[in-house]
Amino acid sequence: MLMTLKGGLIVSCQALEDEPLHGAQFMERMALAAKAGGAAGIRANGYADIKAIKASVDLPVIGIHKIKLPGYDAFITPTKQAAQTVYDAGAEIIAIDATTQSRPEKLEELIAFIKTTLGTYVMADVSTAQEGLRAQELGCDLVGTTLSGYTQETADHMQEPDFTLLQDLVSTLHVPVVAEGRIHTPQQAKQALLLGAFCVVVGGAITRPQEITRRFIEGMKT
Ligand SMILES: CC(=O)N[C@H](C=O)[C@@H](O)[C@H](O)[C@H](O)COP(=O)(O)O
Repeated sequence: MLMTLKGGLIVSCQALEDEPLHGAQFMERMALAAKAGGAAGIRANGYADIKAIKASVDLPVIGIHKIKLPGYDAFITPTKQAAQTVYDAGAEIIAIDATTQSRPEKLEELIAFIKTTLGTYVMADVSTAQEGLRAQELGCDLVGTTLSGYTQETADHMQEPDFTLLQDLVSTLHVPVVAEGRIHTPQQAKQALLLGAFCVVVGGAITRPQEITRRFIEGMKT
């Protein structure tokens, strides 16, 4: 199944509670539109969205469950229960925060649970090359640049994709590396593939109209 994603575009269809398009019916439509445009896969958040997408869109899903637990920074599928929810909704790949941020459960236990108990693929969302290496050692099937720019260690208000991290991961790891985060143009997506990315995840530039509008407004300023 992973090979169907090779060289492809995965469209992240996400709208959190405070976003105008929040709701499974909207994310299911976004995913259908992504499929019509040729997407190889979908990334989606939460039981309701994943379930609705799996019911009508015949594409592999990278599922996550974002939860902010008091006292911990890791928020992308940080617990076994969250992973179970993503699995129950039908996602084929479960993505987790695999950074060194504070977490409620040990990373190795979470990965072992997904791989052994659930018996499915794990994608590690990381922010540094060291985190990627550890995730690979712990048995993750894919490593993504997803969290570069979103941890205390890497928060530097980057506007561009982190191609340096992508290259570092590609040159050190043997598992497939996913380019994800702030990829806003087809040219950047192509560049990510040329740099060795296994596939490319694009979210906001396709599925968050408020972000797209904002970028136009910024671009129109004199
Ligand atoms: C940091 C974080 O929470 N990232 C999330 C991970 O699932 C999503 O909100 C992003 O939309 C996704 O990673 C795709 O990135 P972009 O929207 O930049 O193309």
